[in-house]
Amino acid sequence: MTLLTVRDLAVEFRSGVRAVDGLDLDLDAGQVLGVVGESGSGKSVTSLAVLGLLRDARVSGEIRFDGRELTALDQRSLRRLRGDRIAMIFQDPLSCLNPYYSVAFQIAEAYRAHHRAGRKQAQRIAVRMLERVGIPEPERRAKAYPHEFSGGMRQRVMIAMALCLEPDLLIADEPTTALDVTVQAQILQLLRELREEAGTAIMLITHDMGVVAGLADQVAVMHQGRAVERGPVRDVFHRPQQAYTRGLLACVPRIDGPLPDRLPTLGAAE
Ligand SMILES: Nc1ncnc2c1ncn2[C@@H]1O[C@H](COP(=O)(O)OP(=O)(O)OP(=O)(O)O)[C@@H](O)[C@H]1O
Repeated sequence: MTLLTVRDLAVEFRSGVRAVDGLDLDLDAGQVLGVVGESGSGKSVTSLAVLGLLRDARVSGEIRFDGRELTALDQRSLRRLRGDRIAMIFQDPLSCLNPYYSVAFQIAEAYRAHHRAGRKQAQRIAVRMLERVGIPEPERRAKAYPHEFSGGMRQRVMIAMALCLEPDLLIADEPTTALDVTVQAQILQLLRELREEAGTAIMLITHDMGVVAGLADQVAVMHQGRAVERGPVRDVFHRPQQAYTRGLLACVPRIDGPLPDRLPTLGAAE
């Protein structure tokens, strides 16, 4: 079942920059769509457009989520949707967490926003969630503030909040970019579990082809604001149809291949 359909999406900022230009995307319920592309290709702007979080921009085209046209919704309905059915995690979790409240309090409030629960019960669940996402000594750590956590631990807190919501869609924008490789692998495993346990579909924005290969079912390759190639990860990675995709893949050094003298220069899409 299709959960998210994007058709002919265009985003133009007041400055005149056309960051997204005729983008089509599809994401089925419970699936993971990797959105890849070089810096500035419009990945983050796309995610903000889906979330209805763009300011100073003209958005046109269709963004259909579970049969509802999001571009037609008012801010209040969008906010409700973001809380209830669409969650998001970003590269820098610190910007999403409130510095004045303990991490457990913030998880508990996320839980209470979607379930009938008293403060104490939600607090207990928050501690369980911290344990679930692999925070050591969760009882003690629950009282800590976001700045007392490492980057990887903060990202786990964001995932714990997403687990509380059991959203239909999680938009994850470079969720592992700032983390070292072992922590990256743990966060990817948690995303896998979120998808398996809650049936959450994930739109995974990254420039890391390895992350896409490890987690995504489908991939969309973005270039200059549109998807130049889309399809199952296996097909796109093994038999890329576009020279641009081939160039992007050729930039990934392979552990089993010879080291290139120099990385290829990415040209224009066909
Ligand atoms: N608020 C804004 N006002 C004007 N232009 C913007 C704004 N936000 C983004 N842009 C421009 O839109 C284009 C796409 O940006 P976007 O952040 O989506 O790229 P990206 O693919 O996510 O890149 P990266 O991987 O570096 O995050 C860029 O040219 C960027 O400068």
